[in-house]
Amino acid sequence: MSWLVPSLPTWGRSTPASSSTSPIDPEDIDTPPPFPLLNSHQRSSAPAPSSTPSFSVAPPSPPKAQHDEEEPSDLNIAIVDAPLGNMLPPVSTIKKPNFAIQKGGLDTYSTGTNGIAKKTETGPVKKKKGKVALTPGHSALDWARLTSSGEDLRGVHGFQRVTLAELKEHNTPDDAWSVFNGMVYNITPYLPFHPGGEDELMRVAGRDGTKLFMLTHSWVNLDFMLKECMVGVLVRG
Ligand code: HEM
Repeated sequence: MSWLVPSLPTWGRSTPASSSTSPIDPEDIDTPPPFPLLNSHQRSSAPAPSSTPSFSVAPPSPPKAQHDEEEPSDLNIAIVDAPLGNMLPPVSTIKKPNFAIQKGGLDTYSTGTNGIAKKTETGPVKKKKGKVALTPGHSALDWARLTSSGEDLRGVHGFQRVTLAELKEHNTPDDAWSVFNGMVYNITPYLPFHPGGEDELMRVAGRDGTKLFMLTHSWVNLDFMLKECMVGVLVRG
């Protein structure tokens, strides 16, 4: 098959003969770095070069047009007749993720007198409130068991139409209602089960907690977790 490359062209890049200290011309910012780098493992492990080092890579696949006349093949493999020891592994183009941990704090910006935002200071990292230790018998599994037990967790009979004024009255741990996505829930039974703690959950007692909930953990399936605690719907009035 003629499109297979019969032999591999070898091209070399030699470091300038005059480069006794650095091969990079400081005057030319486009001068690429020497390859392999002067202190690379490749250089140190290779036998002492008798002449200018040369590097070979597989040439690009031939243009598509040529393939049309040739024998079709499922495999897009070019057999290269080149000494294996001279082949370099392909250079990865995948960008490495940056897992750097932010140290110091959050940058803050202010608007200068010219109206342009400028970085002014590095403040302390805001400590994220985390999970709390739940008392025994209040795990997520225990909550799942309780909600499927048939026990009344609503505290009301029937589906209620709740006004804002009425909602505000239910703001104590023993009688806490909150609104999420327009629906009113009795959150009292869930308080000791909440992984973020009772205090955090009580912040939304007697009011609409949708925003705080979404800002904290939008991935939590509230509809499912609290379906047995649903009191009704929030109405104007
Ligand atoms: C009734 C509505 C809520 C339900 C059903 C609920 C449920 C949950 C669940 C399941 C977790 C564990 C999340 C995880 O492990 O990924 C959690 C964690 C947490 N929740 Fe809630 N939550 C509610 C409302 C709130 C509210 C209003 C706040 C107020 C800020 C809050 C604050 C937190 C915090 C701080 C955590 C710990 C986050 C962490 O570090 O993992 N939650 N909540």
